[in-house]
Amino acid sequence: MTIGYSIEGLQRKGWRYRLPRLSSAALDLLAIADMSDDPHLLIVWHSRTGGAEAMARAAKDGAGDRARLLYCDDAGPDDLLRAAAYLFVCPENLATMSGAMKEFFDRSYYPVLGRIEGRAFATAIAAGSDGEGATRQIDRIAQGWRLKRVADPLIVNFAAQTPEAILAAKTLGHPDATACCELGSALAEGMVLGIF
Ligand SMILES: Cc1cc2nc3c(=O)[nH]c(=O)nc-3n(C[C@H](O)[C@H](O)[C@H](O)COP(=O)(O)O)c2cc1C
Repeated sequence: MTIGYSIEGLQRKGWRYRLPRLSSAALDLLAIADMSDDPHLLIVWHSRTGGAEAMARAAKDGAGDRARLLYCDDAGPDDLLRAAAYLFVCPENLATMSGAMKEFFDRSYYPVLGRIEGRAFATAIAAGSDGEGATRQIDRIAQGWRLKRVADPLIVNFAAQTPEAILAAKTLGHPDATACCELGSALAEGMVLGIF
């Protein structure tokens, strides 16, 4: 994927071009603005303290330009319709997926119902100790959409159980980053080869 100018370059020169500093999610949106409608993996993510974001970015690294990475607030029905496969990445909060991620599903569920049946999906959940509740919840939504789970649920346990640990910024360790990267790569590969 190419874009006609370097976003980072423009940001560095922001004072001259009077550009605001762009958030990483805004940069993701700009970077995909010219992406074709070729079959691609859509990675939708939410994160509060950085764990799930790092997981989603590692998965995107594995999938390369066969994937679009979208923050949940920026993703919706049109993005789901354009994609061939999905990876949903978010934290588990209070035994369910995080509220912002749920809002993405609430907003998108009926507009795409019956229109994405049979497409492949997988999940990657950032957890403090569990992660099963969020996984189950997304599975039930995916079942309603008649999606096909093509990879075992990935749960990264950040071992955050005290208020201090839960509120702290998260760092994705090497083995977990590799697992997320391999998941992204496998999903993109399976999609391109038509295995799913
Ligand atoms: C309000 C709240 C509720 C949480 N509830 C759970 C939970 O039910 N199960 C769990 O495993 N972790 C729980 N956690 C811990 C988060 O899942 C964990 O910190 C995760 O790494 C956060 O991901 P993030 O860094 O992408 O925001 C909770 C965290 C918060 C802030």
